[in-house]
Order: sequence, then C-alpha cells, then structure tokens
Amino acid sequence: MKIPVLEIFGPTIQGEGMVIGRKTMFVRTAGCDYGCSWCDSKFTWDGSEKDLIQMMEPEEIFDALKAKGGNKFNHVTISGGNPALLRQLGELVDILHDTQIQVALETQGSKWQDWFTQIDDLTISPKPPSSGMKTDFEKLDFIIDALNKKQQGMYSLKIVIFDHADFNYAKDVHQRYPDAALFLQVGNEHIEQTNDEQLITHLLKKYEQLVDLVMEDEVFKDVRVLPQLHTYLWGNKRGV
Ligand SMILES: C[S@@+](CC[C@H](N)C(=O)[O-])C[C@H]1O[C@@H](n2cnc3c(N)ncnc32)[C@H](O)[C@@H]1O
Ligand SMILES: Nc1nc2[nH]cc(C(=O)O)c2c(=O)[nH]1
Ligand code: SF4
Ligand SMILES: [Mg+2]
Repeated sequence: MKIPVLEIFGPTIQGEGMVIGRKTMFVRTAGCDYGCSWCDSKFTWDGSEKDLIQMMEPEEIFDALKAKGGNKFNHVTISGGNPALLRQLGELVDILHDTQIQVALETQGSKWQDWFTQIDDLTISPKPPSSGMKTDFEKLDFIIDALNKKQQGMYSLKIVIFDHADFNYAKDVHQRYPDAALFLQVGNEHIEQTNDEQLITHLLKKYEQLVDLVMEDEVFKDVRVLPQLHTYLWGNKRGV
C-alpha cells in the first residue's frame, strides 16, 4: 500500500533525542492530526506542499533511500507529520529490517500502530501547552503501557520546552511515566530565521537557560537536556 512522502534525505546525523548524533537517513511522511503553533515542519500538514506529496510503495521508498544513501547507512528515521497515522508503514519497517537496517520513529503519542513494536528507536514526543495542543493522556497511557511490554528496541519520551508551563507539563509527564527515559529539548521559536549566526546564538542562550532550570529542579533527576543539534550546523535549513 502506498505511503504519502514529502522528503527523503540523508545520510545526516540524528539531531535530536535518544540517538542524537547517529548517522541516519530520513523519510518524512505527509499529514498530521495535530497543528502545533511552533511546528518546524508545517509544510507536512498546512497544505502548502500538497502537490509535492509522492504516493510511494514501500519498495519505492527503499529504492529512493538506496539511491540517496547508497551503501553508506544502516539506520533510517521515519518522521513527519505524524507517521503513526499510516498503518501501511509496517511494510516499510519490515523491508528495512530484511536488509539489516535499523528503524527509528518520531511521533507525538496521539495514535498507536501495531508496527510500533518493531521499531528499534522509538521517540514519543507529547506536546506541551505552548503548542496549543491537548494531550489525550488515556491514549498516551495505553501507548506507554504497550511500549513497556515491547520485546524489541528502545523507546523514550522527548518534550520540547518553550516556557514555564511547558516545563511544568514535562514534570507531570515525568512523574506519570517515571520509568520512561526522558529527554527535554530546547524549543526553537525562530523557525523562519535565515541568519544562522543569530539563530545559533539565540538557541545556545535558550539551551543554557533550560539547563540552569533543570539543574535546580528536584523532580528532574534522571533526565537528559538537549538542543536540536542539526540547527547548530545548518540552522533552519530543510532536508538536513
Ligand atoms: C516535526 S516533528 C514530527 C514527528 C511528530 N509529529 C512529533 O511531533 O513528534 C519532529 C520533532 O520535532 C519537534 N519540533 C517541532 N517543532 C519544533 C520546534 N520549533 N522546536 C523544537 N522542536 C520542534 C517535535 O516536537 C518532534 O519531537
Ligand atoms: N538532522 C535532523 N535530525 C532530526 N531529528 C528529528 C527531525 C525531525 O524533523 O523529525 C530531524 C531532522 O529534520 N533533521
Ligand atoms: S505533532 Fe509534530 S508534525 Fe504535527 S504539528 Fe506538532 S510538531 Fe508538527
Ligand atoms: Mg525537524
């Protein structure tokens, strides 16, 4: 079954979360059930690129990954949009595993798919208040419970922080799922900034502020605090 794809790129480094720095390819699917105010990939759901969506069979995606990445990769990250909207992605995961390629997934935790159990590095990124979205905690409970029973691979939570309300939301999530590895990520509110120097200076300051807050906090002990590493190298550039 065909999959709506907007970008296939790499090899690059995974810039975020549990496998930060890992050499990986990216497949970005189209469509999202959320509309986060600060989404850095709005083109996947705002209609601006609907004519650029390619409907691809899993084998075609595999061929496109090979055409771009040759024999230089063994890890593919599926992001979006929300790839968890697509039941048919399980087929792509199987094809990649058949050739010893590991698979990572980026999703917000609003939908479950049975193929989640096959993912090697699964990132669930629930959305804090600044996004304008509301977390369905019953659904998230179900997903985290299912992931805790998972036989294969790793999973983690990654929460983007823009303000104090987000910080408190992340604390609540951490206390609700104390056994889940938690990553706090600096929010980038300047997604249109084209001046890399200005952007990086700003993001470094934000990173330092977030680190300072976490260091003084008694709830956040077993936690990791990270920037989006790719923005330090390439700013807001797409496809990297
Ligand atoms: C574009 S989303 C796609 C996957 C999925 N929809 C999700 O949100 O997890 C990939 C990651 O980028 C993060 N993200 C999006 N916009 C961001 C921003 N302006 N600053 C920091 N992280 C951002 C999301 O929270 C998510 O963890
Ligand atoms: N290098 C790089 N790392 C990333 N980690 C998560 C990304 C995403 O947009 O999902 C992303 C991305 O777009 N590029
Ligand atoms: S859930 Fe992810 S892709 Fe969807 S709007 Fe939010 S950040 Fe963007
Ligand atoms: Mg991104």
